[in-house]
Amino acid sequence: MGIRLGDNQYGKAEVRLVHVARDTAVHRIKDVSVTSQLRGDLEAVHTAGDNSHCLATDTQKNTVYAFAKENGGIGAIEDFALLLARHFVGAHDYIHGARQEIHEYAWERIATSDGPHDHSFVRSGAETRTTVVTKDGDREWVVSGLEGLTVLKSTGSEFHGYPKTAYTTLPETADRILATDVKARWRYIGTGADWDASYAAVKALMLEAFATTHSLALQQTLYRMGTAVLEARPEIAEIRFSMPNKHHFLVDLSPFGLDNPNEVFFAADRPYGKIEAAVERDDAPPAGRAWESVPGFV
Ligand SMILES: O=c1[nH]c(=O)c2[nH]c(=O)[nH]c2[nH]1
Repeated sequence: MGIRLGDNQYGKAEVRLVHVARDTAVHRIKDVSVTSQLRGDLEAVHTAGDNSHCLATDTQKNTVYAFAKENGGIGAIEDFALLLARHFVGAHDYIHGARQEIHEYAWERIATSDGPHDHSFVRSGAETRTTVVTKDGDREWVVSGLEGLTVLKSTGSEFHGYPKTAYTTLPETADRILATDVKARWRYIGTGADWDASYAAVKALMLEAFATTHSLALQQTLYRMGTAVLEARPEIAEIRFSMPNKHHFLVDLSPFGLDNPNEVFFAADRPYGKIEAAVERDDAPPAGRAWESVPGFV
């Protein structure tokens, strides 16, 4: 019987890094979590404990911090991830590929009675911005995204016409609450997009489509959101979503002699519907290794 080493990668996960740009009295902060992983000529470390090619995960972590200084900050997370990936693959001939994942947490300046404060911030309850840069030799892919973008519409959502089986109890509705936490990842064509502008546009397009689609199913809303992004953003090849259907059940107030015309709901946290789909441009370049190690998406 032969046994061999399969695919492998290793690195430091969730390197927490806050960068303060303090070149003026009005500070700017960037708060990220970086997961660095490397691939390459790493057979011997697994089979024989030979560490001669094993760029320590501690070294990878230190590189993240040092690059934040040497680079004068982080910039767009896509650029920082590309910088790290190119460094690791370019500087070590035994490292052939890299996967750099970054999550960014948003902060806003605290609004004081004297205006926005110079160096005090409040974590904005908004979504987390993400990127995964994969480098395999000379080939590079960027998959960016967001998660935790919680949205709700209090009407403009129906659900009916589904199969009725022996186990169906769900009443049809022409007016329900539609709520979800949008989790999305989109694959870029190339590595030269205006990342910040693209991110802002994608988020705005998704929110606009969620708000303005009269929904007959969360699946339909999801598809509209994806279509809106691909129609407006030529730099994006495809977008994938994983969205919970956060059910809001009408409370029966009749025991109290009260009617309830869609005013009082029980917000259930589980179970929830789990709606996932990819929306793709049919002439998109092949995905290659872009989606490897991006779990949680179909
Ligand atoms: O938008 C919905 N899609 C479904 O697939 C589904 N299933 C269900 O019970 N409620 C809903 N709502």
